[in-house]
Amino acid sequence: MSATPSSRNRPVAFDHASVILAPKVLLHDHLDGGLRPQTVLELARESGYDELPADDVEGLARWFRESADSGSLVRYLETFTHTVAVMQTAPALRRVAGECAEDLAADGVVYAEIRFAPEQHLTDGLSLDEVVEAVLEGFVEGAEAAAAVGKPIEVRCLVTAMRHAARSREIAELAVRFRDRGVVGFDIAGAEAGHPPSRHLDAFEYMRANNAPFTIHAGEAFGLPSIHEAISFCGADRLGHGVRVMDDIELPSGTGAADRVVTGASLGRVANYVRDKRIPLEMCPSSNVQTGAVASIAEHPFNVLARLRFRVTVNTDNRLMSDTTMSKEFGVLADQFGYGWADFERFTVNAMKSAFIHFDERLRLIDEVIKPGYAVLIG
Ligand SMILES: O=c1[nH]cnc2c1ncn2[C@@H]1O[C@H](CO)[C@@H](O)[C@H]1O
Ligand SMILES: [Zn+2]
Repeated sequence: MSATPSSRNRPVAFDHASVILAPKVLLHDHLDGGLRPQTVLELARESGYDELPADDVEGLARWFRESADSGSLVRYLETFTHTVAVMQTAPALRRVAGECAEDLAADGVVYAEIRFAPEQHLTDGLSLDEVVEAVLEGFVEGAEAAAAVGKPIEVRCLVTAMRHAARSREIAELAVRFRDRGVVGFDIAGAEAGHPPSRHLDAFEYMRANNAPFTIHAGEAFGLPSIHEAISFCGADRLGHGVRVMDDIELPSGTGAADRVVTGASLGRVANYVRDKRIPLEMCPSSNVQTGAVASIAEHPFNVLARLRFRVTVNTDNRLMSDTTMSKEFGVLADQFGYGWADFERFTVNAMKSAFIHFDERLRLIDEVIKPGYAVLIG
């Protein structure tokens, strides 16, 4: 039976058992933050990397989760040394990318943009182009395997430049060079404090001159000035995390992080600009707690921003470090803020509208995959 407008407006409770069936869209997920622990062990063995902190699957999974739980972005990022170390050959990159696509598809992700920093994968002699080619091949193989078991997924790539390094212009050129082969955008990541996005202006200018979109990790470990630079000086199309946009919003006393209605909020210029321009916020609840960007899920600004009608999206960031999936992130938000399927449909449509593929492709996924998928759940 199709939903009438009134029944559709009624919140339909979230159901942990069905969440895998819900079509999900993932805009912020790091390739080198999403390896299977087993794969890390096998690739380390194959390549002779002997510095892993554990030699069994469970111990290694625990190590990543616990080490990432540091409350500091800088220490969180140290854990990537081990994943990057085992991703230095074309077969290793292809395998990791293939498994990434398969794992996301199995979790009900229908569209994903996966990012990684090609400049970190050159130590065994690959060129930037070879690195990207291997990853794109892996995505194609993984998506084919997923489709063969009835779990179709579209996977695209974002190439990231490390903000402490000086290769961003080169990486932006790489993004544009591969734009018709699966790379749909550019990003900068890494330690935020002390590395303002405006240091990479020439890379962003190059992207804009080529009509090519980009996102910037901003407002995670550093506050409002980082967000202001990212959107106003650099022209970011989306914000990675962006949680600290809350620093520019005043709420009436007594407003709680889980309130269903938020009234009387006063927005500063940056917050207004982000909302007016519908700049998407790629929020990653579990990761944000681990890096100390927010104190707890209960205090995460996701809900307040959603109620204030910012364009919020739900993301995983690093599935290995956070021991998470899109389904788990949905579950965490549902438990904390009482969301139902109609809310998750809205967040998913938000994400699909914000993807870096072309408008007609976004629309097709919204109309043919996302809406029909949620209609089944909403009933
Ligand atoms: O949440 C984050 N904030 C900033 N940088 C990150 C985050 N997660 C991962 N990376 C960084 O991005 C690189 C490329 O994927 C990773 O190696 C890691 O250093
Ligand atoms: Zn990230």
